[in-house]
Amino acid sequence: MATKNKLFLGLFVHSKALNELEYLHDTAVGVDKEGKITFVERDCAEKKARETVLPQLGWKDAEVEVVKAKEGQFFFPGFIDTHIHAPQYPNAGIFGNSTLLNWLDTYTFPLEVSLSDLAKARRVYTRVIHKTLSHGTTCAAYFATIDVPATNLLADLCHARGQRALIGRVCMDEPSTSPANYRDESAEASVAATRESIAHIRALDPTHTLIRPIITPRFAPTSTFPLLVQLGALAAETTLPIQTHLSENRAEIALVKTLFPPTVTGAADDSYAGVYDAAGLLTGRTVLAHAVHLTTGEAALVARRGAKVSHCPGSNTALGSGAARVRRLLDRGIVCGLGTDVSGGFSPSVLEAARAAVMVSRHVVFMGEEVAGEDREREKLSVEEVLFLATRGGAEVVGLEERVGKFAVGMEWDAQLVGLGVVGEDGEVVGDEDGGDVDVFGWETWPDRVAKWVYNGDDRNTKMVWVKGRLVHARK
Ligand SMILES: O=c1[nH]c(=O)c2nc[nH]c2[nH]1
Ligand SMILES: [Zn+2]
Repeated sequence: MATKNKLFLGLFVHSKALNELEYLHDTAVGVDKEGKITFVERDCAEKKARETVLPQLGWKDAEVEVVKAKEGQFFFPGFIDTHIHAPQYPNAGIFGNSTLLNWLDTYTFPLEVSLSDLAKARRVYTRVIHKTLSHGTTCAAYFATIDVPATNLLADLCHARGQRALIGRVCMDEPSTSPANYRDESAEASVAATRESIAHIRALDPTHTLIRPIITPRFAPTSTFPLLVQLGALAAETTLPIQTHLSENRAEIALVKTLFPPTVTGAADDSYAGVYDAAGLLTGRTVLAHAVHLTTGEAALVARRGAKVSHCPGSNTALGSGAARVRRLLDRGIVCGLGTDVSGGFSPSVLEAARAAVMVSRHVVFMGEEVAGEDREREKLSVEEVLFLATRGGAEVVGLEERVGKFAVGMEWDAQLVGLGVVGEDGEVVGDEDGGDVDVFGWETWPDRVAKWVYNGDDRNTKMVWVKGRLVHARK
């Protein structure tokens, strides 16, 4: 909870539309004690804000905290990581030449099972929350583990630290794919454990101001069909969101076909998306990570159900899963956001995911068969588009588009102050600001500066971060 009314002054940049950033220069934004934006005044310097806007609101000047963006700095909406595995953080960068299925067995399940040690879980979760906040992630959709106390601890730590989060207790009960020491005893036991975690989070944050539970079947291959069906029913009963993985890797897709023939699911075909749909898991509140190899029919089904996609380009490249054709999804009206997918992805930074999304979209152009009449150039994603995915797209993916993702009256102040290095006449960076690899000479337009940030920026540029008006990170 923010304690004071706040006045933010300077340049604000946010997404106006998928391919358009809006630059609000010399603007004043007021944020009340609840962390809500109460006014956005353009062409409003500090004097005018203090003399005219604050009195209208009944805010006493001396009681207002003022934060000014300096030269080379701008406010930007906080990033939303729509897919990240908190317990896998210690493995970031450790994946060798593995691909999804042997990566899970070799690296991932052993680490996740070890986090039932709550001291270890606390250490890992404290660090991943700190790290993601320091990269400007104000909201994350976390997969935890199957362990209820450790999952609840992740929720407690996010709440205490002030990071907005969706927390999912991982469900997996299929004996042929889940390790004996890391699986639910039955579908019923899995649902009961999920209910326990939901109850904990409801007690922690009854109005879901910051933290909300999310129903989390790991993915079809580690689930029995009864588990998927029961989780679908739980989602319908509770109206909670759902997160899972879909169509990440070709071997995974083949496995789904053998585990879930239409005789098991009652579906019309053996498509992967069809399995989730048959279980009631494809809804407008569902976050599907990856969706790399969707058939045209599956993409149409996902679009019809209004399910959302978390695009994880870093992970898809690292694990050799493939290159998602995001433009195809966007063209169908499927809402997309970005996921770091730590530790399939090696970086906890959404800015890095945005950069990877640009690069992967170029690889999509180089790859594949030329199809007559198809304009492959359209597959390229622009800087503006990936920043939309990182903020407003992500907000819609996790169902928070009415609360975060842009600067407007009534929205909540989830934001980051970005600072770029300003190079002075002597060739040195002005002042004590560390702009990292982003050097601005002063002749660049603001769109060019933002592009420099997207291609060369990192956490050295993330100067301050707020969630719901509360300062949750300040770079030393
Ligand atoms: O990227 C991924 N990370 C995981 O932990 C996982 N589990 C199933 N499928 C997965 N994909
Ligand atoms: Zn994942």
